[in-house]
Amino acid sequence: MAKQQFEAESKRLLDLMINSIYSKREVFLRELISNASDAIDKMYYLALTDDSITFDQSDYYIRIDVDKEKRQLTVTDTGIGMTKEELASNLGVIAKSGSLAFKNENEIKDGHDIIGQFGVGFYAAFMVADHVTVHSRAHGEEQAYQWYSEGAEGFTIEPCEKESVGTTITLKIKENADEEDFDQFLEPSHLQSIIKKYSDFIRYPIKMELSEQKLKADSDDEYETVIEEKTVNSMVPIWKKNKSELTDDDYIQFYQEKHYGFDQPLNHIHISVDGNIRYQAILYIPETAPYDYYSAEYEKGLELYSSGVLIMNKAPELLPDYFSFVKGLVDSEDLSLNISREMLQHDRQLKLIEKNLTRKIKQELLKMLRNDREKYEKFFEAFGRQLKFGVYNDFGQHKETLKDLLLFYSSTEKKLVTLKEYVERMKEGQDSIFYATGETNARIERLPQTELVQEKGYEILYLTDDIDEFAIKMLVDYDEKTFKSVSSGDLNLVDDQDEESVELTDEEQALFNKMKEILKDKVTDVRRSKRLKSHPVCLTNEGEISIEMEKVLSMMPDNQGIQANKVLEINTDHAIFQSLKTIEQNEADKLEKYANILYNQALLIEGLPIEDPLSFTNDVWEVLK
Ligand SMILES: Nc1ncnc2c1ncn2[C@@H]1O[C@H](COP(=O)(O)OP(=O)(O)OP(=O)(O)O)[C@@H](O)[C@H]1O
Repeated sequence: MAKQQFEAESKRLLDLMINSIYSKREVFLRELISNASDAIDKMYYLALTDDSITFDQSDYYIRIDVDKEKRQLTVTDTGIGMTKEELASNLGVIAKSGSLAFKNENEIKDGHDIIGQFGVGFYAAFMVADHVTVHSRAHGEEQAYQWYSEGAEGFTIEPCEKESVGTTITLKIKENADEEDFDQFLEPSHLQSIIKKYSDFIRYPIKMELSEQKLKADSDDEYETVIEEKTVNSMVPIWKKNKSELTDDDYIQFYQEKHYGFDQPLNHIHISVDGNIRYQAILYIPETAPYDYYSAEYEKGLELYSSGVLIMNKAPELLPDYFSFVKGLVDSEDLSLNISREMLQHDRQLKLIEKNLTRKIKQELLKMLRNDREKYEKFFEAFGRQLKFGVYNDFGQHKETLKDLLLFYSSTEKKLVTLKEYVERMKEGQDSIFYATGETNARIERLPQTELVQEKGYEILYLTDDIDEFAIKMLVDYDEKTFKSVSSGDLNLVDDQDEESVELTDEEQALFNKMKEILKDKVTDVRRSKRLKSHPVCLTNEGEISIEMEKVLSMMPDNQGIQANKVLEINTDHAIFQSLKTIEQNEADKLEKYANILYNQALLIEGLPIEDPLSFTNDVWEVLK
């Protein structure tokens, strides 16, 4: 029997392929199973147009057999089979895909989509096998043929016996070498896990003999090893099913089977799109953030399937960063895969899908916010921070998408509220959304700066997260109402005017000037407060950087010593102010101490560190004497 030669290019290509296309050897099984599935699909298509063929689902299956002794792994299918010529051309010419040709000839449109298109998958077998034998009998033929190859050296074809139509591919698995473990491909349980991973949603049963420990008949505690033939794949992907066929429990079970998280998902979204690019998706909004969620280690992404075959475990392009908490999968028949099926050739398709998914996720979150506030708050507790980062990141590009998903604690409602709710409740003439920053709600509640705004009955949003004020500044306004910190220089409250009419005396102004001189490196101004009611002093700021932002920035590794322009405000109705005036008149040398003490107290109220604690305490003792 004469050996036929691979063409020179093919030889090189085979070498290249075997060694470099795939990043994991285990995908060889995915490729062989996909071919088997394609072969059965072809029978299905023939049956559509040929009345002499009946397509009875139960006759069509894929079988995996292992013979450890002989180091043989066999993949059998009851599909269309190959003629002698097809064996030579489909398996002899690399990059020739009989499946692609079939697809084109038959203009295949419906769900039974043929997987093969590049004409290389089969050769992945040589990543794990020393030689491969194919026995195939084509539909409508009596004679079967055997194709045999050891890889790059070429192949032989000769007639053989085969009872039924279909193909059996036998791999002689390589011996273990160096650090390469090939024995794993003779281990049924390992093969089962590979099938589950890549080929779980192949439409035809993949059967295997698996051993299991079972209780012996008539015994409570004695076990025996039983070998049974099992179908190892789930076959019908849940996402291809009709939503009306599925219950919430089905979705939860799938979430758990897929190990998307250890929690129960808060919500699921099942999408089926039949537009320019066709795809199905199941997305989940988890209940709790994974332990590494807010760290650099966390990898976002959705599983990506192409016609039911897993292509990527985590395709990051499918989710924007601000929705990186979403879990789930996308399956599309319309992806341009690269030859290894590990990457995509165009990300335009992914971009389209991402845009659509983002819209759906936002809709779902808004729906949850409207209809199940408690659930939404749970969600926001876990992932609200990410949404706020989303508002701030990318120079505020996504703020319009995200602004209605934000929640902040309200001083008047004593619960989390949306910006829309705040604006709807605003008092007549109120033109700003007030907010105050601090570590906790309780601390903010006691901040001197909030006194006046609270007293006048305005609602204040409490910002307790590092990112909050950055996000608020990025938003600038909501519904044309600007955000205003209760610590900002000009609060512009409706009835401020009355208080402004009381002028400072020249002496009082001179006192403030002196204090400003004493504190010149620390504050940009010392002035009378319009907002303090019961407290003697507080710090406010002028300009874009607030005191809270200064605190956050100072903790960053590359902080550049950015500081807020601080203003020391003094309550001129407070007894302390009277003491200051007396001191200035009678003991002018002590004014420096008093100014410093008041400044340091204002720092403490803000939760800022005192620059020189020792001299502060000395000053206090001095005054207490
Ligand atoms: N089990 C099989 N039954 C029938 N035909 C097969 C079988 N396996 C392979 N073939 C034929 O051999 C061709 C080449 O297979 P190969 O796996 O190399 O490429 P493919 O499946 O067409 O494309 P891809 O590289 O995208 O998987 C197939 O297109 C198909 O015509």
